[in-house]
Amino acid sequence: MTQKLSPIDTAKRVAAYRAAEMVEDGMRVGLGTGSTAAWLVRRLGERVKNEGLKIRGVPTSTATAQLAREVGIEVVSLDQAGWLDLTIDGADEFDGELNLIKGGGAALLQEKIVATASDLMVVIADAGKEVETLGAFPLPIEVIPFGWQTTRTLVEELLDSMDVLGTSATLRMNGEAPTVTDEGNHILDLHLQRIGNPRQLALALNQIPGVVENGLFIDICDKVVIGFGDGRVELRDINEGTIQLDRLGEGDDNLFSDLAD
Ligand SMILES: O=C(CO)[C@H](O)[C@H](O)COP(=O)(O)O
Repeated sequence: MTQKLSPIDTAKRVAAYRAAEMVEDGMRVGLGTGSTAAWLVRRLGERVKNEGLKIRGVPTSTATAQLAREVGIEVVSLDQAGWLDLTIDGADEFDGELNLIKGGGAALLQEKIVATASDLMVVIADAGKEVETLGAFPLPIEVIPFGWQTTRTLVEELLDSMDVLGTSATLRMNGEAPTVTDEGNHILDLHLQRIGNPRQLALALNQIPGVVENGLFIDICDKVVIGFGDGRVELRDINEGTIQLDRLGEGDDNLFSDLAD
């Protein structure tokens, strides 16, 4: 018996399934990290198994690498792939210009490297991730462990001079210990509430020596596939500037037998 999904999981799943249809035979595909991206990876695994789809996947975290292998996707490193046709990943927030906050799953560094090395970056997200102005979700930045408290002071001083509402930075914890990323670094979450100029902030943060990368993805994302709790899917495309409304797979038992009403 299949388990009924919550509206939010339904939304994540339909977005991921629609984006999975963009993947074609022979593609080198960047595989994102997080719960929405996990739906994508599992769906691509089904396509590999059922349709004989041949792809090479470049995961953006050890967690995604493990899942991709489990579902039968050929996993290669970014350097083995060289360049990617497409990357599909989740996001924590996206705005009207398809700028993003990412890093809720602490994988922002590999995610940004992989997305930047792709012809096309497609974000998959539930509708609740859309915002007018970025910043309600705390902005993650990856910092090296050496001197991280000094780095935090420098970051907070910078934030004082920027067009943001909040200025506090907290060290992300994993139980009693600081979170350690796949690259062996820590994450600071910046509680900004509202980011007036994301482009300027992204550039300024990366000028601080202890900051490895920040979770603002500016001019990187090309399309967002937005899923809704009732199974609707909407596509935003920055290049064409058009909004397409699309209902995915009604009547397809394979896709929808366990979706929420
Ligand atoms: O940036 C990310 C991981 O670093 C994720 O894509 C982001 O946190 C969204 O996660 P989810 O799909 O679980 O809501």
